[in-house]
Amino acid sequence: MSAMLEVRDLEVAYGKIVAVKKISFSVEQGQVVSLIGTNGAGKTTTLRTISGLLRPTSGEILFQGERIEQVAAHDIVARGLAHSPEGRRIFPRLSVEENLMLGAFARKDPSGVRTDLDAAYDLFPILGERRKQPAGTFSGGEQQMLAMGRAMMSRPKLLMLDEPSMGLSPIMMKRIMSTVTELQRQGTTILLVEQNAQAALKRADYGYVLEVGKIVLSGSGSDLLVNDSVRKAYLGED
Ligand SMILES: Nc1ncnc2c1ncn2[C@@H]1O[C@H](COP(=O)(O)OP(=O)(O)OP(=O)(O)O)[C@@H](O)[C@H]1O
Repeated sequence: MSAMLEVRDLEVAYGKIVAVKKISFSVEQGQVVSLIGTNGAGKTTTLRTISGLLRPTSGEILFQGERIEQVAAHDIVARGLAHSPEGRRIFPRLSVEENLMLGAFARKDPSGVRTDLDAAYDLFPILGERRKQPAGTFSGGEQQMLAMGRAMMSRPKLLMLDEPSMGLSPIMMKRIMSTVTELQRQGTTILLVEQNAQAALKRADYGYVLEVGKIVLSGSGSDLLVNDSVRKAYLGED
């Protein structure tokens, strides 16, 4: 069986700056795969390229066996690949429900939107309680819930999360990360990008370490967590 997502020799540049240097990795159906790395390693660039927001200079991206590296971003969402972006990008003046509805825009068949709103409110009850409230009044953690809920509104097969733990309190981070496990249990495949290696690897079936645009290490989440160089570089241990 082929992987749900396969990235082959992907290279992405901003003018002369090559941010992603021929990386290859894959995500199997049902897995949580983590891509970890420090600031500027190329994580966001990789996700934006998979989403169709950036075009690679070379390489291939296959989603469910089909090439997508030249497919329009809205079409990629419609095929079942959703992206919860870095910084959340929610619309502060719109209500929670209006923000969630924006996640359903690529839907060819609008029936079922109500069911999906209810599923988002089940996942994050606070969103349901405050469905009419402007999203700009939310805390960082609540905005992260909204960003994840919005991405789930397109009923993705694969959900890509860009640094969901960024700026969150430990307790809120735990809440967000346990939702990752819950979404996996419900059948969603997840590609999780994180600077927080500990949180991301703990939940990952498999992980890749990205350094200045290159994958330098890969392995099961549990193997990477005990790997010496990961512990030194990402977990702050001597
Ligand atoms: N719009 C841009 N124009 C030029 N260079 C960029 C642009 N966006 C990112 N870069 C550069 O590309 C490299 C990779 O950046 P990227 O944002 O993908 O890294 P990252 O691993 O996601 O880091 P962060 O966690 O800080 O977002 C960095 O050197 C960055 O400065």
